[in-house]
Amino acid sequence: MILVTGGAGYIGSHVVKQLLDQNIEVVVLDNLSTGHRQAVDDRVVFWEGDVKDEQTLEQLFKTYSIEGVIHFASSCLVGESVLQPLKYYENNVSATTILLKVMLRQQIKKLIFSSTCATYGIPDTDILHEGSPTNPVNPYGRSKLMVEQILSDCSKAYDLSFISLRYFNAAGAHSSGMIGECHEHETHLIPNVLLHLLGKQDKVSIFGTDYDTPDGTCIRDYIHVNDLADAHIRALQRLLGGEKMTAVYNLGTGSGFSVKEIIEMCEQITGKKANVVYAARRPGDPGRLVASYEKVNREMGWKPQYTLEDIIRTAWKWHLHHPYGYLKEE
Ligand SMILES: NC(=O)c1ccc[n+]([C@@H]2O[C@H](COP(=O)([O-])OP(=O)(O)OC[C@H]3O[C@@H](n4cnc5c(N)ncnc54)[C@H](O)[C@@H]3O)[C@@H](O)[C@H]2O)c1
Ligand SMILES: O=c1ccn([C@@H]2O[C@H](COP(=O)(O)OP(=O)(O)O[C@H]3O[C@H](CO)[C@H](O)[C@H](O)[C@H]3O)[C@@H](O)[C@H]2O)c(=O)[nH]1
Repeated sequence: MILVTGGAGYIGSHVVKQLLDQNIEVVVLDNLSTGHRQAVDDRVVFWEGDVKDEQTLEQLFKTYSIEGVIHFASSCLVGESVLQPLKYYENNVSATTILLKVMLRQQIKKLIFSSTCATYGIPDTDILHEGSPTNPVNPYGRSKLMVEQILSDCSKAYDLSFISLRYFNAAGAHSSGMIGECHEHETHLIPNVLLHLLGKQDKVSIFGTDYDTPDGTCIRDYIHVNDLADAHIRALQRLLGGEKMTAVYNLGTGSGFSVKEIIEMCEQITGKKANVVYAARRPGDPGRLVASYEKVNREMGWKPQYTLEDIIRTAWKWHLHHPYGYLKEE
């Protein structure tokens, strides 16, 4: 059985579905701070609780025979992390040290960690490799880099194997349209544009038009959440199947799109025109983040299967069918 922390969240719920489709048994631990009970597949055992709660973790590891942990649970908004850094150091760094402590006490030695391209900071190259310098420019990115360093130290001191996956911008939804991205205060670009085009918000803001990019708006590497899920399955197979190991991989597509390009593609796919407003830069945002996925392709045979168009089409299907997400209609 695999423990998935944060399995009621956006990425976690999609990975859980793929794990179940591969006949892997799953227990989800989630405090529902930003996740949703309805996002969790009926086939899993669900524990409502906090990763910071040592007793809950002890109880969980004693109740189930856990072979490994996929650790999604965290706070994950760049802008919020600038305003509330302690929340990030507590929920991302301290929580993970508690999880590691209990895991190692219970002889559970395999972990997949959700890291981020925010660990790189402001790159001086167009494409980021795992060996590119890591100089995060916001507390969120710093908290994730600290965890990677803690994992590295722990793997040297104890019998811990881990794979840290640095996701670029997760987007899109399950092809069924039954699960997707739903945050109470949505900050992510693609859902914000689509919710606006659906009539749920009166405008979409572009944060910053003076970046050093061809159209002045930020460039990101958007990766379909099902492609992320596929990478987790491969990472788990490697961790469970092999010798002690540690690895860090980028998960992105190698292609970057600007905020303006994303809005245009959303307009094309939905056939609707956006009311765009130009706003100031958002604190902590680097201008351009695009991945090389050469390492994960070479070592795990992974490559992205979904295009940007697939991402926006699947996200649009989710929002059309669930205009209020998992929340009750008002
Ligand atoms: N969304 C992205 O583009 C992106 C990019 C890079 C990395 N990540 C990382 O991927 C992971 C998942 O992100 P997401 O977009 O699905 O976010 P999300 O907010 O939808 O999911 C996070 C889940 O963790 C739960 N959670 C948070 N703190 C918890 C705690 N202390 N105990 C138990 N449960 C807790 C939340 O309730 C939620 O269900 C995060 O670690 C995030 O940093 C996300
Ligand atoms: O309404 C919006 C929302 C976003 N943006 C811009 O669109 C780009 C993408 O923003 P998102 O909020 O969608 O994504 P981020 O790049 O800020 O963050 C994502 O990638 C980060 C790594 O940089 C973290 O991992 C984080 O968890 C994940 O949400 C940014 O330039 C942002 O300023 C807008 O212009 N308008």
